[in-house]
This record gives sequence, structure tokens and C-alpha cells, in this order.
Amino acid sequence: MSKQPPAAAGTPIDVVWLKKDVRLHDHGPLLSIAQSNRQCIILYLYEPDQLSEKTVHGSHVAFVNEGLVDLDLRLSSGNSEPTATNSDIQGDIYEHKFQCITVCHAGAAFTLRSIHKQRPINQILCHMESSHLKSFARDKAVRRWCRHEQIPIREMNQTGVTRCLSDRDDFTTKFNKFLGQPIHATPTKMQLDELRARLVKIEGDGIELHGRCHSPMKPSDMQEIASEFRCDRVQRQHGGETKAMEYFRSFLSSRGANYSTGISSPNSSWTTGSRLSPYLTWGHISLRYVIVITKQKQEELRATKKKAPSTPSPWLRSLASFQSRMHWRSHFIQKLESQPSLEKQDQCLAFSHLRRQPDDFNEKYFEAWCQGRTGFPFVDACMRSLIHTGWLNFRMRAMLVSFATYNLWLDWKKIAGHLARLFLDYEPGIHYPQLQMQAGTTGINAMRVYNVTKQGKDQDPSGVFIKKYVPELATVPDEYIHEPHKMPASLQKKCGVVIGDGKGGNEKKSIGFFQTQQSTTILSTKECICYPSPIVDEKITAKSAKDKLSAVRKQDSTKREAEQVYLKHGSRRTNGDRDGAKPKALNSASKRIKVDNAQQSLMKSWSQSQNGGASNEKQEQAKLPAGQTSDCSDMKLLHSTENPVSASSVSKSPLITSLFSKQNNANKHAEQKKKEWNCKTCTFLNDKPLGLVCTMCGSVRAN
Ligand SMILES: Cc1cc2nc3c(=O)[nH]c(=O)nc-3n(C[C@H](O)[C@H](O)[C@H](O)COP(=O)(O)OP(=O)(O)OC[C@H]3O[C@@H](n4cnc5c(N)ncnc54)[C@H](O)[C@@H]3O)c2cc1C
Repeated sequence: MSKQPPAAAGTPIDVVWLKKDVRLHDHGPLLSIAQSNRQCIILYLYEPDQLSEKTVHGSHVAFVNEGLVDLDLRLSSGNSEPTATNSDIQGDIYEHKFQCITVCHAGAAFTLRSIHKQRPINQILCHMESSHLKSFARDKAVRRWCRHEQIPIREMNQTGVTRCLSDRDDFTTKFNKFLGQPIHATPTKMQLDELRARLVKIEGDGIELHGRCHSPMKPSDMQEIASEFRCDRVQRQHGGETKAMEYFRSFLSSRGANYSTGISSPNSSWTTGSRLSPYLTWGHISLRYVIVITKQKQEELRATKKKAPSTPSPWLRSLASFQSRMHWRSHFIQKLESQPSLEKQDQCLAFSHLRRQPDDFNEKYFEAWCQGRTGFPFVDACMRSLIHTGWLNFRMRAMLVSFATYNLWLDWKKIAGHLARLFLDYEPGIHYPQLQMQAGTTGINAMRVYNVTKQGKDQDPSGVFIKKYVPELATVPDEYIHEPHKMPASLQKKCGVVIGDGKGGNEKKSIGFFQTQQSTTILSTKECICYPSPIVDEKITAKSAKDKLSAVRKQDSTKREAEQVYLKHGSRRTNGDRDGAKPKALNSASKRIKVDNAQQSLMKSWSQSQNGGASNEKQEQAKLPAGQTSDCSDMKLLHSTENPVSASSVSKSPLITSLFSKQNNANKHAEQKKKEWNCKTCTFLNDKPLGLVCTMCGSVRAN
């Protein structure tokens, strides 16, 4: 180990600011300081403003802590191999004393300022984060401060998401370019030994840092988290790069073979799914590393297949399917990066009034859903399994959201916090676009209303999953396990389970009764265990919800707005994918976009010829990418009656004739549109031109 002289006070230092990237492999910032000869601090912060988000749960912090201990152990032992196993982490992680990582319970800008006052910062190295609004705000504040102090901040990319992406068409090219860059080498043992010698000794060097933590901070001590969420989950996955690598290895060597066929059922997906999501979210494994190593495995498999083409193997199909999902990850995160307001706002504003009318929110339904006491065994099992483990497969997550937003008619914003706290892998960039997609408010995806009873029968035919997580129903015969309320009273008695509140009461009483109980407690009357009867009629509620959504989807204004959403966010893959954004749902809109683009260029050249080449500001504006207009202004322009082109000035070529007749229709349409007005309160499009109040929400017309 080469010894460095102690830091002279005032020698500038580098700061590696760890965020959601607590790992050693493919870590640009850590490699950069490992290769340098500069003094540095490796900093991790428990940030009060970020912890106070309603989405934070103690299990998230506990998972992060395991990652910190794992990394600290590796840095301090010089054990740089990502395949190394760290048995030390199995002990009480809260006993661990940080050797290499400086951890503080304090805000980012505040801590960096404090360090800089005591030892000038030469540069800050970190990864770019595309997360919720509070983290955007935090990053902006840090960047502002860096600019003011003239401290370079290098934010490296680890997701393949592009900041300030002006055109969604460029996403894939840029993403592939990101993937094509070499994986950052893991620092060698020698580099780590040298790095350790260059770490600033905080107290030893007389540096005082507010909120310094010498050991991981327990979630139970974090006052910023609401007290009921400062706990952990019994059966969650454990954090750390070592664990992440174990999961990845076992996936590629055995578990992943039946990925394609196994991921739909909550029984099989537990093992056939990669289970990498929390590691990817918290940065304990790198996205690029997973994609590249999987690609290598795919190449090996292809080579083997060439040698023995007749040997059947599910591997290639499974890994192709897995790779698509790895790509979707960034595809979804890009949406939030490009439009952070998706956390709070409907992607397609035409749906903003839905589920937000005065009587729409039913607190009892919400509570029953949150606790897994809806009387729909499969829904309840999924919710309770999440409560225990913090993980659920994709299909069942989608089903939970579908049930909440269609059958219970709950606003996706009301359920977002609960699910985020439950998901150990909570990733805002996937969470909000997915929530909206399942709730049907994106405007560009097909409406997916899950029949929860059918899902149960398909994915858990003999009720194994249900009986595991809804033990009240353990004695129910298989033929009734999906609809226990259909059991005759005599059979209920025989099984020792009463469906309803056990008092012969009606549904509502039943919910009230269960709502006060802990989610996993089995309730009992004197003789029997109780399980609620269904809180809603599945078919009736699904139909009513579909009708309401369809009515909005059919409106021309919705379609026009959906076009804008597609331009800004839609997947450009022509075949679409089940879980990805699906242009198919927008076929007509996509066609219209093409025509409109042609119209725009024609209109521009016509107007230029009419105005002697002077540019028409409004039409220039109409050419702006969707993301650069505050609303659908470009589409409004296209349909505006200010079109300077007259029929006589147009050539009679078939293309022009057809476009011109389309333009005439558009003009007629625009006339019609002038009579419609959007409610300022609920955004509902009212078609009564002289109406003084909104038909939907009753607000007084403001325009
Ligand atoms: C309402 C809803 C909310 C969701 N919220 C999250 C979330 O907060 N964090 C999260 O990681 N996933 C989320 N997902 C996507 C998906 O359910 C999980 O990624 C998956 O279940 C994780 O298990 P796995 O690692 O075994 O996935 P695998 O099937 O093995 O997939 C590998 C990786 O690909 C990514 N991925 C898989 N499916 C999707 C998808 N549909 N969209 C985007 N990326 C995907 C994940 O990073 C995952 O780890 C959500 C899905 C829904 C329907």
C-alpha cells in the first residue's frame, strides 16, 4: 500500500456523492477517484427533505443500509471482486462502523457547503438521478450552489435516460449509444488500497459535519418518516451489491430458463423472475452491466444452438423477453425525466376530471384495498404478500391498480403513496407512468380492466397463493377458493369460516368491521374465522368504469391530446409490447400525426409564398416538438381558422387535393371546436357553447 502524506489544510478535495448507486462495479465516479491521486470524501446522505416524502418506508432505508455496509466492507477490505461473498453483512448491520464512507443525516446542499467551508471542494462526482419532484429540486439547488462556487459537478449517466431530450424519436439511438460505451472497470485491490489512504479523515482532519453517522441509522430513528412507516418488512429481499450479484448469477445460471412462461403467476414469478428490481432501483447493480452480461449469455446460447439445433431450450426466448424489460425500464424513466409533473398530473389531461368528483373517493374501499380485505381473495392475497415481502410480479401489480382504479373508482394519486411504500423497488420513473397506464389516464394505451376473479383462477388455480397469504381461507375447498362468498352457509360452518362480518350484516358493515384490524390479523367470532364478502360487484363496477373512460376517450379533444402524449412519450416500437407503451392503441392518431406533419410543411411553404417568404411565427411554433409547447398549442394552430391558404392557390395534385379536403374538414372541425370549452376546474370538455357552468363538476365557467 502506498502511503500518501496527510492532507494539508486547504488542499482541494474531490467528493463522490453516492445516491442511488451504492456499488463498486460500473461506477464512473468511484473509478475516477480510484484512478486519480486526489484526496477525497465518499459521501452518503440520509436527506431529511427526501426522507419526508410520503413514498418512503423503513424497508427502503433498511435495504439502502445493507448496501452501504456491503460497499463499506468491500472498500475497507479492498475486496473489489463483484462475485465476492460478504458474510459479515449477515450480522447486525447497525453494529457496523463506517470505515470509508462518510455518512451524515443532513441535507445535500447544506453538507456540501459545510465541507467546502472547511476544505475546498475541487469537484463533485455523482450519478444523474431521474426521480420525483423533490429530488429534482434538490439536484437543482446543488447545481445552483456549485455554479455559484464555481465547483464542477460531474453527473454521470447510469440509466441511459437523456436529460433534456428534445425528440422522443432520438431516445433509442441515445440509449443504444449509452449501452455501447464500455462498462466502467471495477477498481482493483491496489487502487482501493491507495484510495483508502487518500480518504479525508473527517474528525482526524478537524472537519465537523452536522448529523455525522458512524453506523447506519435505523429507520425507527428517522423522525422525517411518518411513525407508522418507520418499520421493516419481515420477508423482504436484502440489499447490497453482493446480494445483487448472487441474484443475477442464479438468474442467469438456472432461475431464468423459464422466465417467459413463469412471470405471469405470483407463484412461479417469485423464482423465475430476475428479482433484480430493488437492486436496480437503489443502484446496487448497474443496468448496463446486467444488459451486457445477459447479452454475452445470449451469444453463448446462440452458439450452442447452432451446434445442436434440435435440442429444445427455453433460454433464448426467456432472455430476449428479460432484455426487453430491461429496456422498458429506461423507456419509462425517460417519461418522468422529460415530464416530472407526471408524478402529480394526468399524462393526458382530458382524464383529469375522472375519479375526482366530490363523491368519488370512498375511504372504506380505500382502506379495505390497502389492507387486503376487499373480499376478493386473489386481490387480498396480492396485497398482503406485498405487505410481507415488498415485492409482487408485474401482472399482479397491474391487477391491484386496475381493481383500485376501475372497480373501486379510486384516483391513482390516492393509491400512489401506499404502493410506493410497499414496493421495495419503488422507482418513481416506472411507478407513476405505470400507475397512469393501468388507470387508463395516459391517452395512448389500451384500457386494461382486469377480471380479478378470472386472474385468480388462471394464475393461482388451486389457491396456493391465496391460502398462503389469506390464511382465513386455508380450509376453504378449492372450488370456492376464488369466490368464497358463494359457499353455502352449511359449508362455511364446516370449514370454520364465515364470509361477511360474522353477524349476518351487510357489506358496508363488514368493511367497517375489518377496517379497524391489522392487515394480517385473522379475525374471529366466537366459533369462526371471518373473511369479508366482496365489497363491490365486480362486473357492474367494471362496466360502469369502462363506460366513463370510453366516453372521454371517444372525444375528439381527447384524441388530439393523446397525439401530443404519443409524440412526447410513446414507444416507437412498431409491434408494441404488452407492458410497454402501445402505439397500436393510437393507430388513428398516429396516422393523423403523419398527415399533420405533411400539412405543416405545406402550410409553411404556402404561407411563405403568400407572405413573400416572411416567416409565420405561429406556424414556426407549430413545428416545435411536443415537449416544448405548454399545451396542445401546435394542434390548436393546425385547426385554427387563421390558415392563410386559399383553395385557389393550391395545386390540384391528388396528394394536395386530399390534404386540402382534410384541411377543410379540419376547419369545419375547428368551427365546431370553437363552441366547445374546457372547464378550468376539472378540464372536462363542455359542448354547450352558452353553458355557464361545467356539466361535469358544476364549476362556474371562467372563460
Ligand atoms: C403499477 C405498477 C408499478 C410498478 N412500479 C415499479 C417500481 O416502482 N419499480 C420497478 O422496478 N418496477 C415497477 N413496476 C414494474 C414491474 O412490476 C417490476 O419491475 C417487476 O415486477 C420487478 O420484478 P423483477 O425484477 O423480477 O422483474 P423482471 O421481470 O425480471 O424484469 C427485469 C427488470 O426489468 C424492469 N422491468 C420489468 N418490467 C417492467 C415494466 N413493466 N416497466 C418498466 N420496467 C420493467 C425492472 O427493472 C426489472 O427489475 C411496476 C409495475 C406496475 C404495474
